[in-house]
Amino acid sequence: MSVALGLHPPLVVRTVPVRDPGDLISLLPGPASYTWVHHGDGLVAWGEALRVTIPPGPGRFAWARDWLAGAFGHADIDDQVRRPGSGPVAFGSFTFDPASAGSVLVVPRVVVARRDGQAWLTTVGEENLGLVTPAVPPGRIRYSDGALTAPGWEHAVATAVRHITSGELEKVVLARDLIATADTDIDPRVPLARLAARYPECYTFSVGGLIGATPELLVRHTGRAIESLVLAGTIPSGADPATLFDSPKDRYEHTCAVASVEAALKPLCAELDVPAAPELLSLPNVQHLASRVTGRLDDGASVLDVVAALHPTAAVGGTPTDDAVALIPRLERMDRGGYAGPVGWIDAQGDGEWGIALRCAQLDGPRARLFAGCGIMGGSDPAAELAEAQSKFRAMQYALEG
Ligand SMILES: C=C(O[C@H]1C=CC=C(C(=O)O)[C@@H]1O)C(=O)O
Repeated sequence: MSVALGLHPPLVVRTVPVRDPGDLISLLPGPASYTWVHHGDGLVAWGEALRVTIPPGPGRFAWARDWLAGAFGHADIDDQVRRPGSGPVAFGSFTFDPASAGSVLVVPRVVVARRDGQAWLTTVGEENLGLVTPAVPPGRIRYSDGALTAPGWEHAVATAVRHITSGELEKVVLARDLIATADTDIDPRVPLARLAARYPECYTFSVGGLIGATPELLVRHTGRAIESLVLAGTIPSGADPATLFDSPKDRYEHTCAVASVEAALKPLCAELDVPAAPELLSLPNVQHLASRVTGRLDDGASVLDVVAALHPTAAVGGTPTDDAVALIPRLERMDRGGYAGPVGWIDAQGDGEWGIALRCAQLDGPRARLFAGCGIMGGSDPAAELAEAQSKFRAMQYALEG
């Protein structure tokens, strides 16, 4: 596969320690930005030293890894911090469906990062902090249906339940989209700041106009240590958590998701720890069953290799995976784009953090396409799944409306 590296002069990268920069998202000078923030720490970035559109297809993660190896391998790097996320980094977003266009990697010109009390600044090429423009809230928002109306989506859920009860598959995750329209172009910095403040335990992200706050960590890769937070099984906020832990439907839905992660990671890991039972993750809009899976890689696989092995987990695809991903577009009647795809960052050592792009929207001028989905099992009630999807939409609706 051609990687057109010779076309770019080598990147000149410099990372230096800096004093605590305060709130990371408020540093973004303009709407075109890259963000990965969790509990206030993480990386924010702007400018584009390199950008590549990743060709669709089954080999897209390997293609991206090879492209990065070329770009970072030829770089002239002065990294005075030497931590995961220092030196050159690329932000990326991959579409859910390998056949869909729209996967992208960007090496920003400026990155400001903080982790565990240490902050740093990375610049690529000439240091040019750019013009600072104030972030303006989007004002009044109107909503309209995406691919399916609410009753149309309930019908799709009922059809999925029939496929499951007839024994074709065990679980399928169905999503719907909702179109939000503002009077003016939506500046992502406003919804990002709201998401990071209200959902600190989620990963607030923005890459190429895809923004959101996902609670689901696909993988964190630090040296050989990896970690994944698997979520599946949901009740509204305020409901008694016992109803979630005692629900056979939610417990089995969660078991499917954990099993898919375990099966994907086992061949890569010398050690893998999968909790025997889930815990509760409580967010302002929903509560989830959550399992933190940890492991140690047995060779030098990069975070993108691990992402490639994991995607799509049964938290966003289903069980068995192939049957579920074949059924999803037939019932959803939409292209998911970057929703439910991997989103995150990678550095020159192959370390990085990638989430599953949930509770998110794709921005396009004054328009935002919001997505929310639910794991459908044999015992799913279409009205209850619709209510769950509405609760999940609330994160982005709050981000847009305030
Ligand atoms: C597919 C989504 O959520 C997944 C992650 C957590 C819980 C889920 C559930 O209970 O259905 C979903 O598997 C979404 O938010 O769009």
